[in-house]
Amino acid sequence: MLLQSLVYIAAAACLLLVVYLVRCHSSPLRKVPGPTVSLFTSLVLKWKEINASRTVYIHELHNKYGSVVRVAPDEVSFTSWPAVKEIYCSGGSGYDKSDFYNLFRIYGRRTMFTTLNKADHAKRKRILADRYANSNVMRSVSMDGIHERSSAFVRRCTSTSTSKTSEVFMGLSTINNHALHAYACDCATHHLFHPNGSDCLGKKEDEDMMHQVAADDSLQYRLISYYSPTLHRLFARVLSLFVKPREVPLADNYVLSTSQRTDAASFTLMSRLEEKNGELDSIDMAAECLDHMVAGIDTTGDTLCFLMWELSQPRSIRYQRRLAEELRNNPRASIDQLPLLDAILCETLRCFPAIPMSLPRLVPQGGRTIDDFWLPENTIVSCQAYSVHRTNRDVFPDADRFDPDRWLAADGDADRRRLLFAFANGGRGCVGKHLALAEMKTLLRDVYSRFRTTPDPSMTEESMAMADQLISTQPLGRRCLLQFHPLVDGATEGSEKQPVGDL
Ligand code: HEM
Repeated sequence: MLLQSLVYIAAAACLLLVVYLVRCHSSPLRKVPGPTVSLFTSLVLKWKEINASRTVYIHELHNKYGSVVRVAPDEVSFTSWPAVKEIYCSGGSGYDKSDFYNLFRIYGRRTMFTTLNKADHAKRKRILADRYANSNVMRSVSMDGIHERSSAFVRRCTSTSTSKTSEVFMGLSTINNHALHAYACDCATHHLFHPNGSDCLGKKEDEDMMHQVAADDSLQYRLISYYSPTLHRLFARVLSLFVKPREVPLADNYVLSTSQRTDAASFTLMSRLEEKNGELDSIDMAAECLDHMVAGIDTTGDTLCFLMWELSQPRSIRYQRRLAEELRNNPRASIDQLPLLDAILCETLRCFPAIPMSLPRLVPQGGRTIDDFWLPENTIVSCQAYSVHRTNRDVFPDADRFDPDRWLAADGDADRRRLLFAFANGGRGCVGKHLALAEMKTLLRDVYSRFRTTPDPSMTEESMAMADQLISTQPLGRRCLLQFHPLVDGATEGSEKQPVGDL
């Protein structure tokens, strides 16, 4: 009897397996190039995700199979401009986001970033977008705050410490912390809450708050909750012993209390939210502010970190010299009038995009043809900046080389700029782009007009490889030590003062 039951169960299992295999094999995605295993299971992709190597894995697949690759039975990755345009720009803001973005809900609410469909997103964006317009970011009251924070960062260069090495990645909670992430947090909260922005560069409690947000190592925990909610619910306690849940109580306190205040300056996001308090309740406002604060820390901090690391390498030192020269020759120019500074930043965003991974979207009702492949509705489609920037070799020849000069050539400028996907593209691209550019250019001008940077001898190339987090990257070794050598007044090459301190 028992044997008979087992035979029935085995037969049923075999039948189900055959049905599953036949279904996979007759899927429209069978025509899309990709590894055979991806037609039948997403396990390989999930394994790579959990091990923080999804981006590199997909990039290798693009190198092998071309600009369209099936990465799972219901998921395809693209790299061409027509695909970017279709997925992210069609109808203004492209296809709806996939439920991957549910992972980022805050206080149980959807923010502009986590709204899935176009209509909800457009409604929220209409409220918020004007505070991120370039004209608002460039107002003197906004820029004064960025200058102040950049000066605070650079003042450390002239401190009297005997060490000349500085931790520019996240920094340690010591007096010698000069982290770029602290700068990014102070700038973002200035734009959100002035005069109630954070002072991570000056106050330990603010810096601790920033660390909580920036040191997000909850990748595995959150992926398990996304892929297997039941397993996650049943074993949450046990799981948390092995993989960390995301908890940011200090940031919650800061944002919840600051967003209650009513004295925010007129250029800030908070002042806009106050104007619209009939449309958003206090939790919505706090969730939106926390989201923007989080979005503005790792992204800007990591971009600056990879940029300063690259400029400090012997292979790129000539760009550092030319940048110092450009800054010396144009002391009064606005940050938008410095072509080499812009080129170096664009090339950094190309080579080290802070969000290098896929931005998943869903094929709309009725299915769509993308890059000549017809895909049924609800197929997950995406582009990842890392591959868009490296595989379009007609637009970016010698794509693995850091070469800011490519951005100075008039020829092909429009093609390069539209394929620069670091801030994404279309109506759901980064709303904080102008703010981020202003922050980064201001700090770079302040540093490289006065200092030369070199890598600390303890650093290795491997430790600066890009590692995936949930939606952003960071140096694999999670540290970046650079040495700062003050330049003699106006000097750019060879001549420099003895170091007077660390940054
Ligand atoms: C170098 C710096 C930055 C980079 C590379 C960057 C990149 C991106 C990317 C790729 C997206 C699209 C994400 C997706 O579709 O899943 C995005 C969205 C967003 N970013 Fe940024 N970002 C940066 C800085 C900032 C800053 C400083 C802020 C605000 C303080 C900010 C706020 C946002 C918000 C609110 C969204 C959601 C926009 C929407 O859905 O309409 N970002 N960013």
